[in-house]
Amino acid sequence: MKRAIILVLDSFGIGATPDAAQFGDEGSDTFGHIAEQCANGSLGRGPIHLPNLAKIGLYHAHRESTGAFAAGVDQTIEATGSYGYAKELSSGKDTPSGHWEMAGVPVLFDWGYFHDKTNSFPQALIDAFVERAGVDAILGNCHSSGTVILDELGEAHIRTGQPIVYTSADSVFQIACHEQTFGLERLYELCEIARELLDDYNIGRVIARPFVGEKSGAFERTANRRDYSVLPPAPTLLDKLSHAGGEVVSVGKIADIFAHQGIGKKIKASGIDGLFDATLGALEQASERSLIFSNFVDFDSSFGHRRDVKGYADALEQFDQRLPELLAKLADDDLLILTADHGCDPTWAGTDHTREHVPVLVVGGAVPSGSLGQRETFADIGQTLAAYFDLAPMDYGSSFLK
Ligand SMILES: O=P(O)(O)O[C@H]1O[C@H](CO)[C@@H](O)[C@H]1O
Ligand SMILES: [Mn+2]
Ligand SMILES: [Mn+2]
Repeated sequence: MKRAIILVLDSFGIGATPDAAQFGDEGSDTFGHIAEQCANGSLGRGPIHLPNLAKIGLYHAHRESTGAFAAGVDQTIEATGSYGYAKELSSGKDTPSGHWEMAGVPVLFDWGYFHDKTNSFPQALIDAFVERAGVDAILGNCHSSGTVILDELGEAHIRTGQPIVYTSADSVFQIACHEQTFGLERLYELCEIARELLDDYNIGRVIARPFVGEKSGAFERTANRRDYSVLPPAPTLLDKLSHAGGEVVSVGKIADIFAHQGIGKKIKASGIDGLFDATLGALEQASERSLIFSNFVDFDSSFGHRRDVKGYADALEQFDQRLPELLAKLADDDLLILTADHGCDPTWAGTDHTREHVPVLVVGGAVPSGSLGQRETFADIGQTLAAYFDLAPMDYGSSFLK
C-alpha cells in the first residue's frame, strides 16, 4: 500500500538558519537549548531522552545542522532512518509559510504585518471592524502573548463585551473572547468579518482565541481555536493528490492552515496524546494513495510561545514514547516524514517564532537510510511525496527518492 504520513511537530526547530540574523534569531536552537537546560539541571529534571526519535535520526540531524550533538543526549544511539535538516525558502517564519512550503509552495512574497507594538492597527481598520461587528470598541490593539493579554484584559472583556484584539511578529490578527459571556459562534462571526477586511492588508491569518474562566490568572484558552487563513498562492501537493483521486486526511489544524484546500477528511483532536491517537486512527482507516497530515500544535502554542522549557522537554518525551505505536502500524511501502514548520526557541527573548532549520526524518523503504544532508527548502518534502504518489513534479524542491 502507498500511504504517507507527515507529522509536524509545530515549532520544533533544530538550529538557526544561515539567514537567521535577519530575523534577530542568530544562535537560536529550539531543540539544542531545551537539551542544554535539561542537561545542566536548571529545570529540576535530567537530560532529555528521546530514544525513538534518535533512532530515526533526530540527534544526528541536529548535529548536522549545528555542528555538535545536543547536550546530554545519548550519542551511541544508531540512526537507522533517513535524516537531514531543511532551510526555509519562504520570506517569513510563520506557520502557513512553513506548511505550504513543505507541501511544495513556498511563500516568496512578503506578508503584511502590524509592526507597531502598541496602537498596532490602523484606525480605518478598527473603525470598519467595530462597525461591522456591532461592538462599542476593541480592547488590546497591541502586540502580546495570548495568555498574558488574557490576564490583563480578560476581566474588562467580560465586563464590557468588547473583543480583545492583538497581534505579534507574525502576520496575524487574533481575537480573544469568552466562550460563555461573549459566545463562541459570535467570536467566529467576528473572525469572518475581520478576514474580509484584512485581505486588503495582506494579513495571513485571523485567529479565533476563545477562552473560559472568571478571573485574571485563572483564564484558560480552549481547543476551539480556529484559524482563518488566506488561500495558498498556488496549488499545493494536497490539491494535486486530491485531484488525482488520492485522499488527504487532516489531523488537527492542518485543514485550517490550508484554508481547507485539497483536504478530504478532517479530524479534530487536541493535546499530544489526542492528536497522536487521532493519527493512529486515521492510519488504520487509510486506503491506498492517502496522505495523513498531522499538526502537533501544543509544542508551539503551549510551550514554545509560553517560553516553557520544561513543558516543551516533557512534551517531546511524551511524543517520543508514542512513536513506536505508529512505527508498528506502517506497512512496507508506507512513508513517514517527521518535520516542523519553524522554530520557537523557548529560551529566546520575547515570545515569537525563531528562524531555524527544521528536522526532516524519514522512515520507509522507498528512501535510502542515512544522511539526507542539508536540504535547500522544506519543499523537498512535497517534491518527494509528488514522486512517491506518481504526480507531476512540483515547481520547487528535489525528491529524496533515488
Ligand atoms: O501568544 P499566542 O496567542 O499563542 O500567539 C501565537 O500564536 C500565533 C499563531 O501561531 C502567533 O502569531 C503567536 O503570536
Ligand atoms: Mn507553527
Ligand atoms: Mn506559533
